[in-house]
Amino acid sequence: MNKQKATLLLADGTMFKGTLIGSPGTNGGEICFNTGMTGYQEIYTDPSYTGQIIVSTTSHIGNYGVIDTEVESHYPTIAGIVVNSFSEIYSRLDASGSLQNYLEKYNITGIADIDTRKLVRHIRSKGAMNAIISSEYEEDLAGLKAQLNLVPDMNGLELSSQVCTKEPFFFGDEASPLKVACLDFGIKLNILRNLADRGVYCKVFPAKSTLKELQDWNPDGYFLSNGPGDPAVMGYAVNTTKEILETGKPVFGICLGHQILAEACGISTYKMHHGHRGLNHPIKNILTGKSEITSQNHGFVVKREDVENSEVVEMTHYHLNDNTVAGIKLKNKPAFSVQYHPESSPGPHDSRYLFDDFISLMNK
Ligand SMILES: NC(=O)CC[C@H](N)C(=O)O
Repeated sequence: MNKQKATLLLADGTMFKGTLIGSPGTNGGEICFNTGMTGYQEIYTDPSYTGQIIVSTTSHIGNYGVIDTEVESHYPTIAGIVVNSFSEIYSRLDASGSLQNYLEKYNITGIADIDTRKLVRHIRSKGAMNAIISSEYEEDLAGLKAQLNLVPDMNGLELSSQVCTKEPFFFGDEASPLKVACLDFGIKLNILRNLADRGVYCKVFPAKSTLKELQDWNPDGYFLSNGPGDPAVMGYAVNTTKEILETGKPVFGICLGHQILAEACGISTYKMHHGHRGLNHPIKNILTGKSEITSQNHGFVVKREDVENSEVVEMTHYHLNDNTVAGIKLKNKPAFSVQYHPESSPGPHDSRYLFDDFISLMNK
């Protein structure tokens, strides 16, 4: 076990001392916490976390190693991890290796032996803020602060065009009955797996693709993906989505894709106090009256008042903890979206029916 020391400094001056895990170095991002009890590899490879330092509230991380296929993108783009108890020893016989080696391979710096309960309570009361993890600036507070000042503010940050695919690619079986054009803002692979499993051949396009590029493939529907950053500064995606809606073809959006669909309908988004990230977030489905336990990862949300006053969209789901909007549908078009993650990798499978709903809309 690497016993080198590391420091975690938050933008409000709060400091934690711990042990280096992963790659030695200095890296900053917005600090956020995920309350999931499992699924660290899927969480670390979810592109929506780009530019964020993830604190896990579950106390043991690394203990089941990593498996090359249990990823949500090709490699992690997170800014760092904070854990309580880190293990280089792993239990699964079929693991490809240790989390320590995985973090080193992708140059991720993390910190262990942190009182994550205290840290999470702090973030929950003070709100989302930038932070830095360093194994280099141990005794040099001024140096650490200078590095922290270089970390961009998540508010107003566009990241999708950096993390999305550079060239279109295909996913699924070409002989499938349906074709979906997916706009990649930082797409999670389990979304593509869920679509492909339901008989959809997907073509994944870079975030800044034009409607013409999507339409040339003649898809049966359009998918707007999850992704990192602030939806309010993604005018290019909002404009393409407005054009997509004009085609009249079915549209489904998840998380960032939901926020962009809302923006395209004149609904505004805002940054939450500290967001929702975990695997047991309760949602009420207004259309069925049923509740769902969902996987979530978002720091922005659409404005409920705008949705309630809208002539274009209606609310279909809301979060039972804080009543924020969790789903919308258009009143006069076959388009809908959710703030949470029905593909849930990791997480419960309660909301997988949303993929079936999308298929039904395309089959109509
Ligand atoms: N998972 C996502 O798509 C996240 C969307 C957006 N970046 C947010 O934090 O709210």
